[in-house]
Amino acid sequence: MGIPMHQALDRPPQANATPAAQMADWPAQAFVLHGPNERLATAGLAQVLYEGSTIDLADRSGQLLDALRAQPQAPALLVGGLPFDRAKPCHLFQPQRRLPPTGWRPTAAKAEPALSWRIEAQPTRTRYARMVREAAEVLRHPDHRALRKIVLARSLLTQASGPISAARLLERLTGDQAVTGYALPLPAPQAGSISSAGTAAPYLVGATPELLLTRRGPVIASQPLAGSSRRLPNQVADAEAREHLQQSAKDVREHRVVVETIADMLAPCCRNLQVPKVPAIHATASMWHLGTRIEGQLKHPEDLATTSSLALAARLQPTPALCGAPREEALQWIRQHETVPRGFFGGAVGWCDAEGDGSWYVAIRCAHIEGESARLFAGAGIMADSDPEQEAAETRAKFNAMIDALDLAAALQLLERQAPL
Ligand SMILES: C=C(O[C@H]1C=CC=C(C(=O)O)[C@@H]1O)C(=O)O
Repeated sequence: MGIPMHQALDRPPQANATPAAQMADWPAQAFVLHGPNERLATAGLAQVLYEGSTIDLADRSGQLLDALRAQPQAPALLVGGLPFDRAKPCHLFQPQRRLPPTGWRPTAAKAEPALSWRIEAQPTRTRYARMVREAAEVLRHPDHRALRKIVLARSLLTQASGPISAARLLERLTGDQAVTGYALPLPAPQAGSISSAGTAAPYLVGATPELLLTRRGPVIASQPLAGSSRRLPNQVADAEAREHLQQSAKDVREHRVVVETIADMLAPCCRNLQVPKVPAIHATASMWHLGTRIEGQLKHPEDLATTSSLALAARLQPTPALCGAPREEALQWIRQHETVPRGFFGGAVGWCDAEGDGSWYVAIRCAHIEGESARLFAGAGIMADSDPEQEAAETRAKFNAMIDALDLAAALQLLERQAPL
């Protein structure tokens, strides 16, 4: 049940706030979704609604939506994130107020000082490629026939010479019209600590091309992506990369596993579920992806306990685009082999209102920002015939949007003269 928060969390910057964050003009506990189909911005925290696991979330979702009415002065809206690992705590809360859709944008005209960076790959690219090789061997092994796909992630830990502004980062990321920018305030690291505007509150900030689930009335949709190729500056080479992706048997199989799993999970609660047989191409500024839009109508939209956008997202999350298939076996492998906990990377970020409508996006192409550090994450779907070097290169390309938004390219160029990251 919700824990009431009596403190005024949405207060103006404190005297000891860091100058860069003050310039950013970022309201406390700002939650933002900003994309071609989604414009939502909220500030403050009226009540924490749920910090249990995703495993129990679908069963609790009806109660959580009821709890929204207990705070009538706040918008009847649940916002927040589900972590990658279903056993880890979610962070779902009712905000204090809605902001105008672009009310989160930094207003200060003052240029921020350029930051200098220390960057470390965790794990290293070589170690990541070794993990991919091991995973592909397991997927080929006759004893593991049930395991069809494992998604493996890696991270870049970056340390800046000054505070990183979540608002400015989000503003730069939303320059790409094909993605949905998001900012998720994360629970403060120490129990009971309250983050106010201007302090180094932890955030997950990113720009995702992937829709986990949206629901408006009885109509639902999901748009999984899987199968990727880097965009290239030369037009002809770029068109070839796109063509090559569409023809790639490995990528089409990797994609199909995701689409089939989502369709199987949605089918029991839907009528007229439309599942295209052939994936379309989805383009972002830095990547080509295979994508499929799945659409349907809920059989019982009035049954909020099972068919709210929150309940449906809780069942779907994480799909084989982020975890693998079957989910439990792949999750087990990831827990045993990945060296950096994913936190909310590979989870979902979104909202649900008291009527069950809402949208949940896959939390990829993001960084966990805290003070002067940012941890960037990227993953790739591993199949039995995956090439470890290609998967490492694919994850490197998936970092590019965030690298550009943080202005890391120059620092990376120096590092990559010694060895590719
Ligand atoms: C895991 C990520 O991407 C997923 C989404 C699109 C394509 C993917 C792929 O081709 O492997 C991944 O499944 C990521 O961006 O970190």
